[in-house]
Amino acid sequence: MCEIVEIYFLPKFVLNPFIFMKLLNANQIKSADKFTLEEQKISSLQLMERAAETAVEYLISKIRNTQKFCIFCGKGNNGGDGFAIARLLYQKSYDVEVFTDLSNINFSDEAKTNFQKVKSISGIDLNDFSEVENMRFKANSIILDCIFGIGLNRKIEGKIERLIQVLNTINLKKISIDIPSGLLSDGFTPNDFTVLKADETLSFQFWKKAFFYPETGRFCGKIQILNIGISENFIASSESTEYIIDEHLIKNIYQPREDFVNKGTFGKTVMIAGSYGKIGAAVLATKAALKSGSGLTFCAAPKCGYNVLQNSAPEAMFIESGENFIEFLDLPEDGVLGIGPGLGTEADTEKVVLNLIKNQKMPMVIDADALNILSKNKDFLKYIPTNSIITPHPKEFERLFGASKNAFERTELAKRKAKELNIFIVLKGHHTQIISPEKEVFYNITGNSGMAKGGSGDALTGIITSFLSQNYSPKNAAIFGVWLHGKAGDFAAEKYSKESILPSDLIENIAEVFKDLQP
Ligand SMILES: NC(=O)C1=CN([C@@H]2O[C@H](COP(=O)(O)OP(=O)(O)OC[C@H]3O[C@@H](n4cnc5c(N)ncnc54)[C@H](O)[C@@H]3O)[C@@H](O)[C@H]2O)[C@H](O)CC1
Ligand SMILES: [K+]
Repeated sequence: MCEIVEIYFLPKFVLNPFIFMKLLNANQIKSADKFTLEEQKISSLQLMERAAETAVEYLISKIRNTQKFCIFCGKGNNGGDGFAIARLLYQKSYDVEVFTDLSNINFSDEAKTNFQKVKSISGIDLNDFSEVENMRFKANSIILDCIFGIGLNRKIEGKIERLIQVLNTINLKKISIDIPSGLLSDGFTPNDFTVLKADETLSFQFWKKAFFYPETGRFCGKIQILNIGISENFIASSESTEYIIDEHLIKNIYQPREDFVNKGTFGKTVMIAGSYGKIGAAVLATKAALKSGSGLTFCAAPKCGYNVLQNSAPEAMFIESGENFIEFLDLPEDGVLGIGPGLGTEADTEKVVLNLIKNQKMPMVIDADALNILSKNKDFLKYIPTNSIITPHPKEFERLFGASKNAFERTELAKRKAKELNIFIVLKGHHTQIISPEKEVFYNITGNSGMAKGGSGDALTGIITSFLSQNYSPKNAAIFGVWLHGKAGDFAAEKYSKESILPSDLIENIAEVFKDLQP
C-alpha cells in the first residue's frame, strides 16, 4: 500500500502556503504544463530539464550505496524525463545504463532530443528493451521506470507488456517517475492491465487520483511529490472538487486556543458508547475527545462501564444509560453528540439510537454500531440531522448504501449519498476521504498501516466530536479530525513501530501534533 511522506521542494520553488493542494486530472496537468511554459517563458524542453534536475537532486540526496541506475525509457515525455535523468546522473559520475525500444523509435519531440543527447555520450550503454531478459543486474542497482507517465491511455501490450512483467520479477529497488507505468492516473485501472510495481514513486508537482485508491495505490510504494515550479496562478484558477489535506489547509483550519477562556468556551462533548465487553471503545472515544481539547466531556454508557470509565478517564463525567448496554438516555442540554463506538445492537439500544437520530436537530457524529443500526433501518437515514458526520469503514458503508464494483465507484456513490442526505461522509481507509454534501472529496495523507487495529476508529469519533463541540464547522471538524488522527498515529509509529502501536498510543500522541501546530 502506498505511503506518502513529504513534499520535496527545491529551494527555488517554495509553494505559496495559501494554495491548497488540488487534485488535477491528466488533461489539467498537461494544460498546467503549457500555461507554465508561456507564463515563465521557457520551452517544454527546459521544463523537462527542470523536472529531471529535481528528480536527480532528490535521488542523490536520498539514495545510498547505489552501484548503477538502469533507466527504462518509453517514447513519450515520461521517456524524455528518463533520458534527461540518465544524462544528469551520468554527469554526476553515476554508472548509468539506458533501455528503450530501439526497434520503434517514434519519440515525442522532447524525448527525441534527450534520446539523441544520451546516444552521443559514449559512457552510457544503450540497450533495447528485449535485452532485459538476458541481463544480469548488479546488486544495488536501481531500476528507474520512465516507460509511461500520465499519457497512458490504454492497456500496455506486446513487447512493453513483456518488459514490465520481467521487471516485476527482478528483485531490485524500482522507482517510478511520475506514476508507475501501466497505471491510469485518473481512475480505475482494469485488472487485466500490466502495471509496474514500484517501491517508490517520484511524482511531479501533483498527486494523482490513482495514488489514493487501494486497487491502484498498491502499485506506487512510497510516494514523493517533487515540486517543479508549475504555475501557481494556473493551479489557483483550476477547477477541481477534489483536494489533498496538506499542512497548509490544516494551518488554515486550526484555531489556536486563546487566552481568557473557560471550560464552557470549548463546548460540551457527549460520547454515547459502550456495552458489556466493549467498554474499551467508550474509553478510547472519550479519552480522544478529552485529548483533542473538549471543554466539558461526558460519556453516556451502561452502568457496567462505570468503574473503568471513571478510572481511565476521570476528567469525563459519566451518564448512566442502562445496565449492560444502552437502554435509555438522559443527556445534558446543548451537548454535541458522538454515537456508536462499542454500542452493540441490542433491541433496546437500537430503539434509543433511532429515536435519538430522529429527534436530534444539531449535527452529530455517527459511527460503528450506530451505523449498523441505521443499515438495518434505512428509512431512518433521512432523519440524520443536516451536516452530521458519519464515519463508516468500507464494510459499514456497503451495509448502508450497497456494494460498489471498486473503490473509485464507492467514492462516486458516497458523493451522491452525501448530497442526497446533506451529510459529510468520512470514508475510512488507508487514505481516508471526507466527502461533503457539495460532492467535494478531501483525501487524507497522514496515518499508517499500524493504525489498522480495533479501537482506532473509536479514537477518530472522539476527536471529530470534540472538534465539532469546539465550534469547528462540520467540514473542518471532519478534515482536521481525520488529519490529526493520522498524524498522531504517525508520531506513535515513529516511537513504537507500526506493529506495536495501540490506539491508546495514538491518543497519547495527539499532544505531539498540537505542539507541532503551534504558530
Ligand atoms: N507534470 C509535469 O509537470 C511534467 C511532466 N512531464 C512528463 O511528461 C509525462 C507525460 O508525457 P506524455 O508524452 O504526455 O505521456 P507518456 O510519456 O505517458 O507517453 C504517452 C505516449 O504513449 C502513447 N500511449 C499511451 N498509452 C499507450 C499504450 N498502452 N501502449 C503504447 N503507447 C501508448 C500515447 O499515445 C503517447 O504517444 C509525465 O508523466 C511526466 O513524466 C514533463 O517532462 C515535465 C513536466
Ligand atoms: K513511469
